[in-house]
Amino acid sequence: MPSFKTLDDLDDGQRVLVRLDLNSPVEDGEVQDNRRFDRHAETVAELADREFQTVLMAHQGRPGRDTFVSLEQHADILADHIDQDVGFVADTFGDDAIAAIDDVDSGEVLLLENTRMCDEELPEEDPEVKAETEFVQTLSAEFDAYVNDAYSAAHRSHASLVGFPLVLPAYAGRVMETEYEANTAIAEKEFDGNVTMVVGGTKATDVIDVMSALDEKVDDFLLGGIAGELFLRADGYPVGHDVGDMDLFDEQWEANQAKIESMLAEHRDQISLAVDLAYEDDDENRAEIAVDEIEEKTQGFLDVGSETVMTYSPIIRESEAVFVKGALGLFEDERFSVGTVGALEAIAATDCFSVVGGGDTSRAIRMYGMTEEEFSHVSIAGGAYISALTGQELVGIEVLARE
Ligand SMILES: Nc1ncnc2c1ncn2[C@@H]1O[C@H](COP(=O)(O)OP(=O)(O)O)[C@@H](O)[C@H]1O
Ligand SMILES: O=C(OP(=O)(O)O)[C@H](O)COP(=O)(O)O
Repeated sequence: MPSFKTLDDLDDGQRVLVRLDLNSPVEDGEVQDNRRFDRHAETVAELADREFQTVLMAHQGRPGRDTFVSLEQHADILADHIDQDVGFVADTFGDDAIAAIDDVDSGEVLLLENTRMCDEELPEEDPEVKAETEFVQTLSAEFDAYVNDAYSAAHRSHASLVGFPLVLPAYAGRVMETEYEANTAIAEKEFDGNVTMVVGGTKATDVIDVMSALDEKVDDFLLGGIAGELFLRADGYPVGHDVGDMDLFDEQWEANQAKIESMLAEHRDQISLAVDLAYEDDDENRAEIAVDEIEEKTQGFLDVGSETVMTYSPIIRESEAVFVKGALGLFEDERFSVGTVGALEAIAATDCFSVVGGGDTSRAIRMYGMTEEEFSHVSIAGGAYISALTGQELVGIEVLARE
């Protein structure tokens, strides 16, 4: 088990570069406040209170998606959470960023621009390669220490996550510490009864890999969201039509078709797919259709239907443990919240061991009147928490623990 240094080991009076995960939902260009701000505020407030010169890095969205925006709004939202100004510079490591970093005094906090706007951030490469990038070499010269608080991005081998620990003394932030402990303990838990996993969201590639790794631990996979539609497509249903400017299906279908087909061939009895789906009708109301009645791929589906919720709920009620990764529909729009809220309410109504993961999905709990206390653990991580469940080492944590 890796052991890393924490903020308790950090000597005072230093210039600290901190990686957070503030990746958030964006609606009509507006960044939505969510649990990640709340949780990371603890680390940032502690560093500011201890009078460090604190400079923050984070990412938002992926290039090409409409959630790929600047971090300017994130600085204001974070400032509200820590009750102190958070400066922002629209640069990752160029002259403007260096000048702004030089201006940071003890106890002040500055946020740099979206790390994914830097070309060297994203390609998944070994930490040793990332450590040599101009991005890491230039920025690290400005700091005495690096803190990684981004547990929920620790499964990505990106420069801001794995490069800096090789060139600066590295420490885990408070979120990294608590999420790591909780998720590792959960991964080691054994259950006597049925284990169910609710699988949805938009990152189908992440969840499909995890489903194959967990096929022995999980008895029932209940599918919805984009992953669910890809499985329905493999079953011959004409679904998977993008709505608006979302581009979620074709690339993920190509990347996963073979895996999905073999999962269906080998584990059919463990996989439940939606029997009906919801869409927006001509009057902008929610309408539902049985999957058997869908004739052509001309309609985008934004939620599982009510019949599906009635099929999934008893399976949840009879489970000893339920893990949620990803929403069953576009729950941010109340019309398409039926699947996600139905599954979460079924979990909350039982005394099963339950974990809800994902920055977006964990937001649905409060949005629809539930409380986090109704679940055993609510993680702000999605992909990282399910990677931890499969016993995989997260690269961002492995480098943090290196001597
Ligand atoms: N059918 C769908 N169409 C569009 N978006 C969907 C659909 N189903 C789920 N979603 C979206 O998936 C998001 C969660 O996706 P993801 O990033 O995979 O999960 P998380 O952040 O919880 O790990 C939610 O914000 C929800 O709106
Ligand atoms: O939101 C995140 O992941 P999650 O949706 O799996 O919780 C992380 O910020 C990682 O983002 P990425 O999946 O675009 O690399």
